[in-house]
Order: sequence, then structure tokens, then C-alpha cells
Amino acid sequence: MRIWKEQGKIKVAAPAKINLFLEILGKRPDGYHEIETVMQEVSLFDYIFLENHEKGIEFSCSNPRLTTGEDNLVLKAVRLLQKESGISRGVKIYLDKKIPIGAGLGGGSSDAVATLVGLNNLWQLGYDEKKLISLAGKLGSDTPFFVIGNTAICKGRGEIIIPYPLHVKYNYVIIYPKFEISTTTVYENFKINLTKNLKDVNFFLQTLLLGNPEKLGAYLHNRLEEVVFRLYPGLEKIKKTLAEIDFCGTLLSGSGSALYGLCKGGCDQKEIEQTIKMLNIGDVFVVTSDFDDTVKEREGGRL
Ligand SMILES: C[C@](O)(CO)[C@H](O)COP(=O)(O)OP(=O)(O)OC[C@H]1O[C@@H](n2ccc(N)nc2=O)[C@H](O)[C@@H]1O
Ligand SMILES: Nc1ncnc2c1ncn2[C@@H]1O[C@H](COP(=O)(O)OP(=O)(O)OP(=O)(O)O)[C@@H](O)[C@H]1O
Repeated sequence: MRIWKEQGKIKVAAPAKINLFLEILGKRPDGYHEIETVMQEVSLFDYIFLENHEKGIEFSCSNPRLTTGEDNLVLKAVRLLQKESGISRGVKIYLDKKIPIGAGLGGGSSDAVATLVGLNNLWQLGYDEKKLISLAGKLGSDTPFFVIGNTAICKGRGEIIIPYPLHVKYNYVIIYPKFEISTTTVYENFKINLTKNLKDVNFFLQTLLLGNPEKLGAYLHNRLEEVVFRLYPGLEKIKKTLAEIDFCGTLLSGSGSALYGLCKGGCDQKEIEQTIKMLNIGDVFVVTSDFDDTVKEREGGRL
């Protein structure tokens, strides 16, 4: 999370994530699926602005299509912290929504963690990373990852985080076909086939460390693709169209609907962006895995 003060308000940048690898190991007694996934933060952000407010909780959002009721993950995070800390002080929150909704990019989960981090600072709670991870785990399966961010292996239902710091940079182009997919629906329709040859995350991780996209492309893996493409055949067509573009590999992120292409070293991302925009298959986002200094400066450092 990148957090800083701007005009007396606390501003938190909430990054999106993509899944570079996702394997489903089985179904758990609690109804969730046991997964092994490699998540990567990318430079596409929502922004959360927080300031003290004497009149209770005031929440607004730049995207009118997104609920600002109690079912918004930002408010779920506020309620959780109020209960946990016993603080009933008011707060005014504005969500500048840029991450596509229901896209498999973790936007809601990232906003929830950005709210936890922002309030931890505003209310001077002094919660450490371990505490924030535990709180985030109460808000969803993808949420704990965003406390650590960068690159991480996530296990369990996704709440067990193993940081996997990379010192190499990869560039991606994300395509959002402008429709939401329910994560619940996807998992409910997934058919556990235990005979299927499960992919080995360790081999993927060794390749990831090399920093060679030409090598990594063939090892991108998302076990949810088969069920998502069965439910939404149009997405498989988009993936095939993207495969004709000069990427090292293309993959669905999470439960979709967003797909992404892994760019070759030294490729012209802006040119690729223009090419895809002409295909008119969705919104296009050019992103990177390494928020270099300019991005950090633009997004702010830690308070
Ligand atoms: C698809 C991924 O985005 C990959 O990163 C995540 O696994 C989903 O994470 P998430 O959106 O935070 O998921 P949650 O909001 O916790 O769960 C939504 C629904 O997805 C299903 N679910 C989620 C995670 C998981 N490991 N197994 C599941 O079966 C459950 O039906 C759950 O009710
Ligand atoms: N702050 C929020 N931002 C986005 N979606 C939110 C938010 N709060 C609640 N939601 C709801 O959560 C659902 C999933 O939103 P989100 O954008 O996180 O999906 P996603 O990117 O597919 O997430 P994941 O990759 O974790 O499955 C949507 O139905 C949306 O209405």
C-alpha cells in the first residue's frame, strides 16, 4: 500500500492484482476451494481519501454504479475496525474508483485493505502487518495479499500469504471486456477433477525469478479458465485474439472477466495498447509489476 498526506487528507493508493498462476487442489469442508496462486500487484490503482469527520461515517465513490452501502468492502473495513478498536469517531471517505469491477483484479479486496491501512494511520491504532493480515482475512480470501502486496504465493483459500519478492520487472497489458463476473458463480461451477494433472507452482516460481518473459509466458496458468470459458465462451475468443498479438503469453486473471498479455522485453506497450483499442474488445490498461521510483513518487511513499 502506498499512503501519504494530501491537502490534510490521508490518501492511499490501492493497487490491482493479477494472478500469474492459479491451481485448485480440492474442495474444503468449509465450502471454499484449496488454492495455490501467485499474485502480482500491478500499477493500476484505486485511490481512497480519508479525513476525520464529526458527523459519523460519510462515504462516496466516483463510480455511480458501485454501491456505497454497507455491502461496499470499504464500509465493511470501517465497521470491522470500529468493532475491533472500539473507536466510534466519524470519518469521511472518498473512493476514486479506477480498477474495473468484477474483473478478477481484486479491486474490492484492495480497497478494503487500503481502508484498513488508512484508518490504522488516521486513528493511530498502531496495528502491525500481522494484525492487519488477520483483520483483512475477515473481509475476503484475496484481501490479506494486499497487506503485503508486491508478489506473493497465496494458499489455503487465499489467506495464507508467502511473500516472494522479485528483483525483476515484467510488463503487462490488461483487457477488461466491460462485464462483471461473480467469483462465487465461477467457483460454484468448477468441477473438481482430482485426476487432472495439477501444475507445480515451484517450477513456475523458479522461472518467474529469471526475469525472462519469453521463458515465463508458456508457464502462465489459471485453472479457472476452463470453467469461465465454458460459462462465457466469448472470453475464450478474446484470449485467442490476444494470442495473435506479440505477447509472450496471455491469461485470465482470477475469476475474470479481465485477461492480460505478458509483454516481451523492450516491447512498445503503447503500440500494443493502440492495436488492442482498435479491436474494440474492451478497456485497455498498460501496467507494470515494478512500481519504479517515478510511479512511487507519483503514488506517494509510506507515511
Ligand atoms: C479467484 C480469486 O480472485 C483468485 O485470486 C480468489 O480466489 C477469489 O477471492 P475473493 O474474491 O476474495 O473471494 P471471496 O470474496 O473470499 O469468496 C467469494 C466466493 O468465492 C468462492 N471461493 C473463494 C475463494 C476460494 N479459495 N474458494 C472459493 O470457493 C466461495 O464461494 C466464496 O463465497
Ligand atoms: N470497493 C469495491 N470495489 C469493487 N467492488 C466492490 C467494492 N465493494 C464491494 N464490491 C463488490 O464486490 C464484488 C467483486 O468486486 P471486485 O471488483 O473486487 O471483483 P474482482 O476483481 O473479481 O475480485 P477478485 O479478483 O477478488 O475476485 C462486486 O460484485 C462488487 O459489487
